[in-house]
Amino acid sequence: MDLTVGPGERVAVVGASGAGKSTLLAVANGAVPPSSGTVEVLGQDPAALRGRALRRLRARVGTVHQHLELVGPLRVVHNVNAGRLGGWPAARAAWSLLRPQGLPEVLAALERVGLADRVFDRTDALSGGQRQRVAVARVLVQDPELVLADEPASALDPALSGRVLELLGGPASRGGALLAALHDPALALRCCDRVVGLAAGRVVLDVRAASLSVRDLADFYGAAA
Ligand SMILES: Nc1ncnc2c1ncn2[C@@H]1O[C@H](COP(=O)(O)OP(=O)(O)OP(=O)(O)O)[C@@H](O)[C@H]1O
Repeated sequence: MDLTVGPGERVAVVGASGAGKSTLLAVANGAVPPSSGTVEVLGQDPAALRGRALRRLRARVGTVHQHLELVGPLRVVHNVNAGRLGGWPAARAAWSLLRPQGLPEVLAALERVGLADRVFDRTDALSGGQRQRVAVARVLVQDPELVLADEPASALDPALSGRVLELLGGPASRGGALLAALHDPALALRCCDRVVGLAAGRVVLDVRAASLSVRDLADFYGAAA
């Protein structure tokens, strides 16, 4: 795979189940080292970094994981604040579990995803779509330059899906970038500028979103399956 994502781009990664979308995102955020070849994220190779340098890079990359990676028994506020733990001293992070820090920013992020009234609820008391929006709010408080999102709207209705993609595209509009694995062709074309299609771990499509129709993309899913 040879893929470059530039500043300002919102890229939809599409492809059949098992095509390699999650693997691409995991390699891009440094969670999975490449078995061969090189990866550069915001000008740095995550596999070559350790300690503080790695934490500094991770603070600049926000991820919405496919399985969300929230801590169910914790309150929503704590899961949202997890987005910026990398930028806090350990003492502040620990103290925040007793007295949540930075509450105005947490509330603002939750407001943007329509969950401000759930800030002190236990996260595992929320619906699947609400939990997905907590994971998005966590990225919003982090305010990263690069957003990696793995099916960030899979549990949301069409209106909320568009809103969430718009929010995740915010850093791209400020010179960062968005790389989002999406299964919904209409959403991919509506919310992204570029579509990268994967099949069996390879890039088999790389075009401007404006040059595709929803039908073309639906056909691609059929052909790639
Ligand atoms: N931890 C792992 N160890 C070994 N192989 C893996 C691992 N995770 C994924 N794979 C394999 O890599 C391939 C791509 O998986 P990946 O999860 O990236 O696909 P995907 O396009 O995100 O699929 P989906 O849409 O179903 O989430 C699959 O064949 C899968 O079996």
